[in-house]
Amino acid sequence: MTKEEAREEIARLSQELNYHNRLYYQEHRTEISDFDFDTLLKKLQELEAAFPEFVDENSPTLRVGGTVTKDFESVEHKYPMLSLGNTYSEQELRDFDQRVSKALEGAPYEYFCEMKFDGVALSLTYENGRLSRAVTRGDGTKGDDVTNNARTIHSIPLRLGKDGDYPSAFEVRGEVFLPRKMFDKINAEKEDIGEPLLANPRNTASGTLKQQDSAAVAKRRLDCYVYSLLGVESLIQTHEEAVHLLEKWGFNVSPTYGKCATIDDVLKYIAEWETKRLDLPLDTDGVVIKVNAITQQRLLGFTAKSPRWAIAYKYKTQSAITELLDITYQVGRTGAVTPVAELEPVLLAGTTVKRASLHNANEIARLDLRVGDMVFVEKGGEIIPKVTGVDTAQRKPGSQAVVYLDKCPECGTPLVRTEGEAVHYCPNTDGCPPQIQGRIEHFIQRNAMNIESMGPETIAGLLSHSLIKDPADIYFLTFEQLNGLEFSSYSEKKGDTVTRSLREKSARNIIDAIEKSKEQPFENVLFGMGIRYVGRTVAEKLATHFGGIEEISKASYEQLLEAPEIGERIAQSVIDFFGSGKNVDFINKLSAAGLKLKTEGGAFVAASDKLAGQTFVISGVFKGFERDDLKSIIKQNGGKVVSSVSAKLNFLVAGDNMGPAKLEKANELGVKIISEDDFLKMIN
Ligand SMILES: NC(=O)c1ccc[n+]([C@@H]2O[C@H](COP(=O)([O-])OP(=O)(O)OC[C@H]3O[C@@H](n4cnc5c(N)ncnc54)[C@H](O)[C@@H]3O)[C@@H](O)[C@H]2O)c1
Ligand SMILES: [Zn+2]
Repeated sequence: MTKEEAREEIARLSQELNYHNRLYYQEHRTEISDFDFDTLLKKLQELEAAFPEFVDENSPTLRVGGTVTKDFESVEHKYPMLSLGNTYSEQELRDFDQRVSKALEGAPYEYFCEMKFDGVALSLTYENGRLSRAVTRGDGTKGDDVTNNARTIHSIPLRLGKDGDYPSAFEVRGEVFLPRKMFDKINAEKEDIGEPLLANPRNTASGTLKQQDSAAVAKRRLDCYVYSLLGVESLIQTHEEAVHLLEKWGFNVSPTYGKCATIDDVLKYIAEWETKRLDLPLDTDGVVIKVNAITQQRLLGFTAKSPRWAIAYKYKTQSAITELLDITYQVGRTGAVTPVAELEPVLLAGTTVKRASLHNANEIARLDLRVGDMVFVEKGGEIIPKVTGVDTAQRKPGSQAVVYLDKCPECGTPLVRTEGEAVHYCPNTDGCPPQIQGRIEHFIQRNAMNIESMGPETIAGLLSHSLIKDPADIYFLTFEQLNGLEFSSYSEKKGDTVTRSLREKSARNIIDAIEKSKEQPFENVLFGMGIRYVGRTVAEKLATHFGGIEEISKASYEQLLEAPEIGERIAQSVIDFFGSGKNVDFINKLSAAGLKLKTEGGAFVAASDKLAGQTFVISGVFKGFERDDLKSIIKQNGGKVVSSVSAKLNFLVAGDNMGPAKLEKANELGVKIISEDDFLKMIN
């Protein structure tokens, strides 16, 4: 490589890495895998080592990737928050051990290993046993003050035991993460209402921690594992002792750590956790190996970007390369079209992969996929494998870019794509078979009418015999119609679809389950109707607030917005739903079938008029109530809840960690600020 080529390549790599850093740290999303990112970074490092004259002081090899934002107060770190050197290979780990050994000049040393938690780093300062500040890593020197958000994380102690033996000031560092269970729950709800899914728990955690509204942060139920203690030099000699002190003081430490006498022991720890880590409640992407003795850590010191006494060993995501045979398209309940990669079957992480999701047209364009390409397939924490790239070196001559489908593969209707949305839709809601089938499956699911004894094949059978047209028709089925019903299903054994018929016992079970489902409460029925954006939680809120289908269908846009958690998009969707004559017929059928279309408590009425004519803004987190409960109480007593502080506002009910902007504005305008207790006095 000539000097000029090296200079250009260094500039190009730096630019590319900076682009991905910006996406990762500011926009909380990724376009390439961590492995690809790390490979690019390594390439740049090697080039810079060979051509040191072209190293820029702002090179991504020398700087911690993040930045501070304008959205929070920026705070200088007392001790810089650095990155970690990383490797994917055993040899490089042994090289690291050699460097440590050499620098310590033959003195004995040991390692302390921890899992590398895949979340966001957070620094917590404690003063006199109280959490005084929580700051993100930012650019390593300065970070964002996110104390209010950190306070909503239950496992971060706000106050330590009264007579602890802790010093008056110290700093704790840890990783904020979204437990996988919570992540799956959020996505299940998004899927229910046809919203785009979140990509992964890490990006969700980092996006959540940077939200302005700490009540919204509280809802996400972030968690935190701590792994570092600073400013307590006199109390500890090893990192291990620091970890035990943190446990003793009541911090949340993951019990996955281990002390290792030699690098071979480290490799054993790494091998042991490669599969065990999959059972942990959060995503981990490797192991952090730290020299245990603090004096030796000091001897080893730091580079501009990371400590020399620690290294991260990262597990490779399982990936495989295979041929893209075709792209097919699936139509979901909401009409959303999802492209699917049909692959030459390939073994990946112990299972045979034949298909992978491609998300939408933008994703296909971004990957520049062509049928016949050799593609990389990866399986991360997610169950569904992903296509992550194309091996362009193996591209066949004359291959053509994919032309995205323009007609529904199921019903032939031209697809539509709303401005600004990535997904194509089939607008033929009432005539498109997978949409009808999807709506019925949604209607009978456990969280709705709970008639799960009726499987997808039976539904398809009923549809093909024209015995039902929409979910309400289920209630007019007879035993005779079901008994012996012919339907086709896929047989693993035969490798083909076979025609079967429904047995008497199954038919009886289905009829019984249909009858029993009439007992399901109103919120289940409402959720089952499949109104766009009305997921399980929203259905509950609407049901409690309005009391019945009658009230919801008559509610104006403004009245809908008054219900807790109902935003403009949901309100409009509800209005659209009830504005359609077909949906009115559908509801009449449900009513004729005897389903519950009212809550047990009946419609909502004000319990008193003690707050009549008064307006309230509520902000922060409350001891005695969820915010929605508080809103309901205000309304039940004749008051009105509004969202922004203005001069006309009567009261601001202030909880813990309320937004400073609201408080300032209320003070400026002379609005009366009351506590939770003051509020209770007003209604009691
Ligand atoms: N895919 C992309 O586009 C993209 C872009 C930028 C960065 N990245 C990824 O992020 C990495 C760089 O991020 P980084 O600079 O934050 O380094 P890093 O994430 O590799 O390592 C440092 C971080 O590890 C975390 N950590 C987790 N468990 C720990 C433990 N037990 N002890 C100490 N620290 C622990 C801390 O938050 C610390 O800040 C890259 O290697 C890359 O994989 C990916
Ligand atoms: Zn269609």
